[in-house]
Amino acid sequence: MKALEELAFKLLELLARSLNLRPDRLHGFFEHPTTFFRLNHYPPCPSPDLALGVGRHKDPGALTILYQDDVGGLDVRRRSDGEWARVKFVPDSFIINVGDTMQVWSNDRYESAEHRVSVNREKARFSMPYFFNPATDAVVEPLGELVGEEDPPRYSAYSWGDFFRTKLSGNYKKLEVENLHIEHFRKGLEGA
Ligand SMILES: O=C(O)CCC(=O)C(=O)O
Ligand SMILES: [Fe+2]
Repeated sequence: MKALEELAFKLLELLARSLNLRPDRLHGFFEHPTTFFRLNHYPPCPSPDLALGVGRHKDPGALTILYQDDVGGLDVRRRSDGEWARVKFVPDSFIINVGDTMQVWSNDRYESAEHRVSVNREKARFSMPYFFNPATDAVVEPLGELVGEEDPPRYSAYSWGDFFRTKLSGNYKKLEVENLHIEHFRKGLEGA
């Protein structure tokens, strides 16, 4: 767990640098993080066309470090054509997923990737996501350094704690439905 945390902070630093921010600019949001680790087991399914392991969603936090086994089933929505693309298994590697919080901090320079998990008839699948999430009292909004007259903030500030609680109660429905996501905080769409 310590190694995952170190990797998460390293990635956070690289993301900050890529946005021309101080390397430790985002660290303060993670002093009492709501980070958690989950072990997922997807048993074989007799009707894989009729079911999903996890319905379509975006991870709400800052970033996700995911280990998946060689069975496969993680699909990511391709931006170019909106089709679901299977994420290939690469031995000894992690999949890094940018979450909603990073999208808002970066004022849309980074985009949270929509994904889902398909199931199959033959093999059970295991995966292990580590969700690197800010503190409950963190207020999430586009970072001051990344907005200006030319590029006004695209989201209203919201409480990570409230957002996360709502997410946890409604997310991971095994249905092709949209859940609460940051688009609800996009400016001009409040209350829509
Ligand atoms: O099992 C996977 O590969 C991903 C699971 C997932 O997207 C999630 O738990 O948020
Ligand atoms: Fe996910």
